[in-house]
Amino acid sequence: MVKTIRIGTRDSELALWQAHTVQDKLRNLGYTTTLVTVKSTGDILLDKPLYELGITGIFTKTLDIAMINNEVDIAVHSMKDVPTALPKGIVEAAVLERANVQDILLHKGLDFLNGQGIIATGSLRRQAQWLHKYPGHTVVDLRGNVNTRMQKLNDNNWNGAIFAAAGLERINLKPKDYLDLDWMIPAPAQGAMLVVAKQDDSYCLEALSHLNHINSEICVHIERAFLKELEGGCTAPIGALARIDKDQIHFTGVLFSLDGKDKVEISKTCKIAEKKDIGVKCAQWILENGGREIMESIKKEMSKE
Ligand SMILES: NCc1[nH]cc(CCC(=O)O)c1CC(=O)O
Repeated sequence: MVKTIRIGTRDSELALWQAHTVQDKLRNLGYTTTLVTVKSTGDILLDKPLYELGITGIFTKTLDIAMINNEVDIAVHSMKDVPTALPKGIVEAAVLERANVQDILLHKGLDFLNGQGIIATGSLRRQAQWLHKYPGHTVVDLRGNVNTRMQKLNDNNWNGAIFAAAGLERINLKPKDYLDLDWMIPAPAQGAMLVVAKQDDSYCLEALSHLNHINSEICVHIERAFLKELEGGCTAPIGALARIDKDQIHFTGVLFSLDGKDKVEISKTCKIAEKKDIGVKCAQWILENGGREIMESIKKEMSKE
């Protein structure tokens, strides 16, 4: 049976770009598709509370609900925004070939680097890594979609703000002048797009299987296994990056304290064939080597707020 695949997306410029990319790829394979932009959450239409359905992510919640309510067939996400546990009945259908994984700094001149600086980011991971490298600087909170954050950087007296290179490249907003933060470990799955579908939707699962990029999938799964093993339901400054080079996987994982002072890092290389549990094992090593204390103090700190 031929059907029209309804692709769910959020309405930010980045989300639309990502959804159009998936749409083009499916079209090229001969599938019929339509884009459904989902704006605000329709929680009230659900017959069960969100936690019972396993819905947790703030960025993915709206689309999860649209899928459960059968308004869309598949949904396109930035994979780093997707919680490690998906809602009941929703599964990973494809990981697209990963783009630039790095973080970059947009700035108004770099003289501040060796003095006092004010850097904007809403990410605990970026905050901790920045303060670890530049303990004399101040980090201020910055939220909103990519376009909003760029506008706020222009409107304030901050020295710079940190962005995922992939997000800016996708919507052609990467300026000529930026600082590559090649020392900053990216978020697990940064730069990767994930398409999810319903577990029992064999038509969509088959269609999307053609979009999966196996080496990207291997890497993000290792990074997310590391994240899942470490965080245990609590957000923390965690970076993870797996890269494949010929038949080898190089993995680096790191956990910081919120103020960036404490850091536990691990790097491991293994053959792709021996990759089993490398993310989980590295996370366990981190916990046994000072990470457990860091996670405890983060939990304490967060429960105060
Ligand atoms: N949290 C927001 C978000 N989610 C995905 C991206 C960009 C694309 C990506 O990192 O995969 C961004 C923007 C950013 O982090 O600057």
